[in-house]
Amino acid sequence: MYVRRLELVDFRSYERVGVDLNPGGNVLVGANGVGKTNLVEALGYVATLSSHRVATDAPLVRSGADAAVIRCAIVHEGRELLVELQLVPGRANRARLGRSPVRRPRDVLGALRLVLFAPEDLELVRGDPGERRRYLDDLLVTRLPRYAGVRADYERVVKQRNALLRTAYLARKVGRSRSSGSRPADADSGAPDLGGDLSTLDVWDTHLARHGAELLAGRLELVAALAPHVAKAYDAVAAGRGAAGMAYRSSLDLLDVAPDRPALETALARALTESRAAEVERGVTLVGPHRDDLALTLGPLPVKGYASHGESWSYALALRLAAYDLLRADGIEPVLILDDVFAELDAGRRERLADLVGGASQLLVTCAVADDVPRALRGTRYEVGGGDVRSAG
Ligand SMILES: Nc1ncnc2c1ncn2[C@@H]1O[C@H](COP(=O)(O)OP(=O)(O)OP(=O)(O)O)[C@@H](O)[C@H]1O
Repeated sequence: MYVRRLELVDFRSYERVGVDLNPGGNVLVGANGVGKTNLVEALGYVATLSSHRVATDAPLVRSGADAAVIRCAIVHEGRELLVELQLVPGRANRARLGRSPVRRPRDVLGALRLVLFAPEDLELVRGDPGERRRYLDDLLVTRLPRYAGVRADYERVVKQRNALLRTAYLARKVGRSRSSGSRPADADSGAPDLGGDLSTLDVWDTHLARHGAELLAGRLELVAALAPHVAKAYDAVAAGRGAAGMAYRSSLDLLDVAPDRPALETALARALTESRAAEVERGVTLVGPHRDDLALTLGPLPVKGYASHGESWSYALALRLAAYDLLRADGIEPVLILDDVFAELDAGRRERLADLVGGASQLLVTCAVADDVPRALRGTRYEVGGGDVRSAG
């Protein structure tokens, strides 16, 4: 798979730009701040419907413009597919696949399989669990686009369940449930007085257990497939200095639970029942995949809080290379993007990385100094600057 052309209208710093890309190596060169990352961010957005740099769409729309458009032509197995996205902050995005509009933007997921490695990825190992969950879920959706719906359903249920718990929590706090003079529903049962109107909580528990189990099963399967690739990629990047381990850390006790959907649904439903009092007490959902994490280790030690800067950087790179290897093993070569990576690496690591990614069906590299990129990866060179991109051969 490769991107043959990218066009942007009012995206980030670009009023209007178009660039023809090649299979194999493409190196985007330009001074700091000229818009190199903006180009690859747009491609990342087509692949995941999110930016690797910001959580909302507003910064992606050129300052002063109302909407941004990303258009790209993707070639896979000799056929070309056009994808177009229109981003309007505060409103639902619109998308076209081929020449036709699609019902939901997420219907374009899977059209572009892409792995992007950028300096922000240091947060994968140093940042909050949310960064690692996003890494997993984005990869899950790239491999199996139907998980976009599972993820959206789960997030909606957690949001609504949290809103219910929060309202009840606040009602209890101001003593509304007591001052109304009504007897708590379970006053005779000896159960704790939970306060507020939680009558629909059981229904939300059922939804949460169902969608949560599906997401959890997907993640567990993914981590089992991915972990050997992470170990291998770290070994290659760091030249054998340290064994990288990865394990899924769930907010439920998964010991003795089979990693299949029905068993996980039962376990999640049970965990919700057990944590009901604590959740009502705190006004938030305490168990489920939205509370989970990936445990990343180097030898016997956790990476977070222990690994050096260089080790953390290599680990983050290994996570992306592992994703790339796994997608390749599925049978479709993804596009690989290395954004501003080589300036961070010493000569040995640069060459090792070049060996690892040299055979990519399409590689996009951004850099401020072309000499930082190993010769083997240079391919076509593009000069980025003045709001434009020019092929320099
Ligand atoms: N919504 C926006 N509207 C207008 N300009 C924007 C917008 N978002 C970002 N920019 C501009 O884009 C530029 C940054 O572009 P980008 O991050 O692609 O730079 P870069 O070439 O990758 O730089 P570096 O080499 O420093 O990483 C900044 O000058 C920033 O002001």
